[in-house]
Amino acid sequence: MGITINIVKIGGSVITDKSKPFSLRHDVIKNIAREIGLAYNKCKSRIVLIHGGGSFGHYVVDEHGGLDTMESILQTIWYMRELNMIFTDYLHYYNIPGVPMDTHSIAFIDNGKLEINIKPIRKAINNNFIPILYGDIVFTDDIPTILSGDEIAWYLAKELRPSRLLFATSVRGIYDRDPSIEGAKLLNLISLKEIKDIDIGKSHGYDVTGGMKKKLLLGTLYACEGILEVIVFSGLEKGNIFKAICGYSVEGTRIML
Ligand SMILES: Nc1ncnc2c1ncn2[C@@H]1O[C@H](COP(=O)(O)OP(=O)(O)OP(=O)(O)O)[C@@H](O)[C@H]1O
Ligand SMILES: C=C(C)CCOP(=O)(O)O
Repeated sequence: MGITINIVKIGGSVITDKSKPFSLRHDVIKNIAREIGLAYNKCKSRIVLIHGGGSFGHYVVDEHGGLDTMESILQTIWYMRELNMIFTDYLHYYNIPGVPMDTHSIAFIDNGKLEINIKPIRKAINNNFIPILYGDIVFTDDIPTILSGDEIAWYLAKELRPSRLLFATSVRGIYDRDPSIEGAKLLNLISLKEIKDIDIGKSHGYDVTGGMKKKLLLGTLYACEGILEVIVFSGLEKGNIFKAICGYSVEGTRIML
């Protein structure tokens, strides 16, 4: 097996309970860290991790009613760093060389266009480290704004051309309607073009970045040739993260670009 690059966005809905402020799912994070370690060691995979805001970032922004004050910005940054350090600690517990990279220090939005300093990320993965970025507040040429982990994942996919772009979330994939509605069916395969026609509901719990719909629509902005697979799958289901990174079959939705 040759060396592959996997970009993995771990949803905030996986590592926290988005309906309760600051509620970590310790067992889930521990298991994810263990599976990332297994995949890193067994499958010769270079990995970039991004995690979402869950009931840390989303809750803090929601509680402040937006980002109109310095305090709201500082607190969101502080709590996202806290979540990132907790996540990183679990990786280190399994001897995984995860390097926390504060998104707000390497990203900027200029005239609506995202720029991420890709050099430290590229250098880190080439030296077998695992960069860990996260959805965050970023500075712009105007006022600071929220940058979702989903957008970071798509942006990095465009830059790094990974073998796989993986979205681990709290449901089994993309459904033809909100999965909490009876009769919702899991879609095995959809194209980016079809996404606008799917009835995608809201996130359950605190969410200030547009949930599943936005995650997918961002793909139309960034998708490009060279990404072999994009999969949305459950990060709560044991074994999935390992299988997805190693290229084994995993239940979920494959997105055609
Ligand atoms: N048609 C749909 N298919 C799949 N999920 C859907 C759909 N409609 C609504 N959802 C909801 O989307 C949520 C997952 O999106 P969300 O953006 O909250 O996840 P995340 O990326 O894991 O979280 P975060 O933004 O904190 O990183 C689930 O709670 C799910 O119930
Ligand atoms: C709410 C903040 C600060 C980050 C949002 O990132 P996401 O959960 O990936 O959408």
